[in-house]
Amino acid sequence: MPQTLVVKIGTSSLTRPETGSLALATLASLVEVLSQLQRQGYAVVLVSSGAVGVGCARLGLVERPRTMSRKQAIAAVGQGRLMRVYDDLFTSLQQPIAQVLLTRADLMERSRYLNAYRTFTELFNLGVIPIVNENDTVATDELKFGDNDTLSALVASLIEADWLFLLTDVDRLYSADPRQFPDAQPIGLVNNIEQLEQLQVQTGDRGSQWGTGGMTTKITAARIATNAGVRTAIAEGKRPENILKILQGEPLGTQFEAQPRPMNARKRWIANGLIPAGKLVLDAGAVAAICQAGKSLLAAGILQVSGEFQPSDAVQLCDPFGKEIARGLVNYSSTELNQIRGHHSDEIPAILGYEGAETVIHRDNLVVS
Ligand SMILES: Nc1ncnc2c1ncn2[C@@H]1O[C@H](COP(=O)(O)OP(=O)(O)O)[C@@H](O)[C@H]1O
Ligand SMILES: N[C@@H](CCC(=O)OP(=O)(O)O)C(=O)O
Repeated sequence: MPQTLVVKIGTSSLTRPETGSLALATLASLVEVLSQLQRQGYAVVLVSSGAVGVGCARLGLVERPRTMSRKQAIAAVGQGRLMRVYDDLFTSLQQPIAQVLLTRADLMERSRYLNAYRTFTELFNLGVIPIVNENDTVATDELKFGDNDTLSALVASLIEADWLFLLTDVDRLYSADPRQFPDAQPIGLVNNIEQLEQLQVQTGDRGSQWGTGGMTTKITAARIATNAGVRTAIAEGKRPENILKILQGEPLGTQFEAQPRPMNARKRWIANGLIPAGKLVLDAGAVAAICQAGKSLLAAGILQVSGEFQPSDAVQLCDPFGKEIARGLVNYSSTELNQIRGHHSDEIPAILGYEGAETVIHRDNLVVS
């Protein structure tokens, strides 16, 4: 089986911060490395940011736009130019590429999610490198990936990739932002994301002038990807050749081990593809039943229901302190759950006036965090 790689490059590596113009040398070596990997038999996806940054440079704007409509208009200017540059560079190495623009909504509907999977598979069969970005011009606030780190992790999970490389303008993750704290300690290997909490890694809430999300979204991405069985690396965008070295086993960048028992495809879709429409707060007994005993959720263990949702919608399940412990697809609407929460299953027909489902969320539709 050929290995599948997803490589994400951020705006801060693609453009020069001083002028906003394209970092052509970086782009050229990235294109060379990815073409080489494709020739070696890897299936390669490039997730490229830069539409907004390149659009700004084209229009002579020196600051990232703040309003959504302005960003969307500028992304429409930049995306075409970005693809043109990629096509010129990849064409000089006889490597065909494709543009794949996705919105959050594309992954929420199972049929569209599966269709996206089939399109990627066909592109690999054709020897094409798909170049993915968020479809910024039509995405809405509620249905945005928001950052390409998360998008790249969801793509890696969708296509069951072996590796996700997050290329950025620092060489790895540090215990704190190395720009603000020069003494921050480099982190080489992360066996389990929970380790980062123990190490008290600080990621701030934003990155460089043009980037979105900084390290916080890269760690979220690493969590999604590693839970899906995808090994993840944060590495330096200026040195794309490091991808080859990491694949050969060199300990460069920050590498996150994949979880040993990744979720199956449908559970990955429930956990990552869907946006929860509500929240159920559970008592300690229900939390233990779900997390430790692998049981289904019953109405008796629900303390609180928030949000408005219908049967088959996705909801978050939280412990009594509000920490998310699982996600799942409900069998009841929020109105019904508000009536039956805290009650035993045999009381449900009398409360609702009809025979409801046996469980609130069946364990096959539950994904523990
Ligand atoms: N703990 C940390 N380790 C490394 N970098 C960090 C950390 N916390 C914040 N950062 C910042 O995150 C930035 C990269 O994020 P971002 O600008 O969003 O990049 P990209 O455009 O590649 O997505 C770095 O320039 C760095 O200043
Ligand atoms: N879709 C946006 C990318 C948003 C984003 O995540 O940017 P970055 O933090 O630079 O990876 C664009 O193409 O400008």
